Amino acid sequence: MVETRLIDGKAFAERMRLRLADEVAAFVTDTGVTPGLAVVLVGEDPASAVYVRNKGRQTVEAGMNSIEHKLPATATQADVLALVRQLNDDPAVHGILVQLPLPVPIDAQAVLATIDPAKDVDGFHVVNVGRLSVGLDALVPCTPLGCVMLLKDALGSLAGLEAVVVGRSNIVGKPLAQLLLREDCTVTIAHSRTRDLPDVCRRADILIGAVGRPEMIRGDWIKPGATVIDVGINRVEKAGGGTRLVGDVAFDEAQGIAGRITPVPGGVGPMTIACLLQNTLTAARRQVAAGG
Ligand SMILES: Nc1nc(=O)c2c([nH]1)NC[C@@H]1CN(c3ccc(C(=O)N[C@@H](CCC(=O)O)C(=O)O)cc3)C=[N+]21
Repeated sequence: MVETRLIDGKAFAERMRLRLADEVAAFVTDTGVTPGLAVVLVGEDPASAVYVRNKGRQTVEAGMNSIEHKLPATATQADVLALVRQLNDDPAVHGILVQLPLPVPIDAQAVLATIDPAKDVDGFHVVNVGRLSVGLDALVPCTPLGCVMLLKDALGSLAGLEAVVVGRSNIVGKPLAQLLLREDCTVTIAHSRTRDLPDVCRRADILIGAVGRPEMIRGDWIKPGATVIDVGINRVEKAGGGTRLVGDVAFDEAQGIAGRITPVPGGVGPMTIACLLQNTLTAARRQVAAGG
């Protein structure tokens, strides 16, 4: 039986946002430029609307401008592309985030490919994906960046550790594997077709749940003492009515086995937004330095 310690992403993200607010204030004083983040939301998905509101509030609290564009669910691909091009050309906009998933008829890859890579604060454009994978300066996807920050804060050097990432999405799994590789971890990406998934997970010093399946990763898949980062945010029915949020890891089962674990909520989610704000400041710095 090990004592399982909580990794408090919410508190870490709060400290990060305070520090960013100081950096933004200094940047505004130095350059006369206020960083601006544009968020594009297509359609009415209520969960997406909540995230967009939180992002907007925290952007303003950090001293940056928040520009929100809401398009109806009936918007066409041409409408979305036209808006992205307008934001690319707007010097007051330093970061552009198009909330995913997009309504089905819209080709998300075509939208992402239209975002100016210098303003791509999600790090989803193939130019940023490629730059990350070859080790050049890139805008790095926010959720993976937040995970690695929490890991380094908890563990110090990650060099030589076995990391197993469960999930191979372009948004989390793949970029997180790249970042862990950059930290000299031995990285395995596991997914729905992985054989003996519980055994693969049991190798992990660092186990990441990023599949979006509620409590799929069980307590006995965790090596005693391992550090567990739970990226999943799944809304499930509560016994007796209502809903609650759970991660991809069976949190209660992990107690007494994991060395450390992130809770849901209050773990990775708040770090995603803090990293988005950091990327927006980074993008603004680079654009101002490039004279644009
Ligand atoms: N282009 C794009 N970039 C994104 O980064 C992106 C996206 N699309 N689409 C939707 C997902 C989801 N997402 C979250 C961010 C923060 C929390 C967050 O702060 N969660 C809190 C509160 C959760 C709650 O109470 O609802 C927590 O986990 O503690 C959650 C989810 C960013 N996303």
